[in-house]
Amino acid sequence: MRRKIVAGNWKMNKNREETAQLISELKTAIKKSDAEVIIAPTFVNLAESAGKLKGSFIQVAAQNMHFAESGAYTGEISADMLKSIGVSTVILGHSERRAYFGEDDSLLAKKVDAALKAGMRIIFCFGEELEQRKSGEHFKVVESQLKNALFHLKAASWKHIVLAYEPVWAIGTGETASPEQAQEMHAFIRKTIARTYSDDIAQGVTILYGGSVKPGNAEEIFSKVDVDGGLIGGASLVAADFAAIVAAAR
Ligand SMILES: O=C[C@H](O)COP(=O)(O)O
Repeated sequence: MRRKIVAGNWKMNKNREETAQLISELKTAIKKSDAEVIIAPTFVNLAESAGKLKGSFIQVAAQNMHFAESGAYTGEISADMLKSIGVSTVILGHSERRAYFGEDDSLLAKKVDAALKAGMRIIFCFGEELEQRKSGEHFKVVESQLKNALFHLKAASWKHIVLAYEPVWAIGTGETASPEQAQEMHAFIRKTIARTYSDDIAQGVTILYGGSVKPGNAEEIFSKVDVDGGLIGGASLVAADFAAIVAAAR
């Protein structure tokens, strides 16, 4: 049985004070959870957030990292730096990183390898754009994103991978994939992994849905058999909304 995960990706939101405020609200609003709960504040607030959440069941993740161990990469952050502040989960491949920072599958494969080498867990994001769905290419696109960034991995590495299917057309748009569309794609992802690896690995991997998940639609989306929780953007910035989404993940 896969345990659900609800992860809040704060993106480039909340300064230091606001971060502290939201964390304190979350601690009050989420007293218990069947699901694993993760938040991903910005880099500058990660260490302090991890400190504030010490002893809490709410965990902290990074939104990105570089593939190199160290060196002349101005403005970048390594896996070792994250681990040194107690952060051992990283989001990779978010569509905003792909679209605005030119991250492609081959760069992401390097980041995946670096994170695994450092012993980190990865929340790996992927998903098709609107035009690709309209033209019926969405399954092909998703399969190639997985193949290019992840299918070189050894079977044993998959226990460190969480997948997050995020159709780009549903991110921050208010337009959600229907629960049926999410289920259909998640089942396809599992089938693709089973074909490439094994049924065991396919059944074991946690697959989150992301894209305009809100308190009002979370329960129905999470009730689908292959949907194991969500990666939440906008609604993770409001404690009451995030708490309601966490409560919907059973
Ligand atoms: O990482 C989260 C996703 O981009 C979803 O964002 P959203 O919930 O604001 O649509």
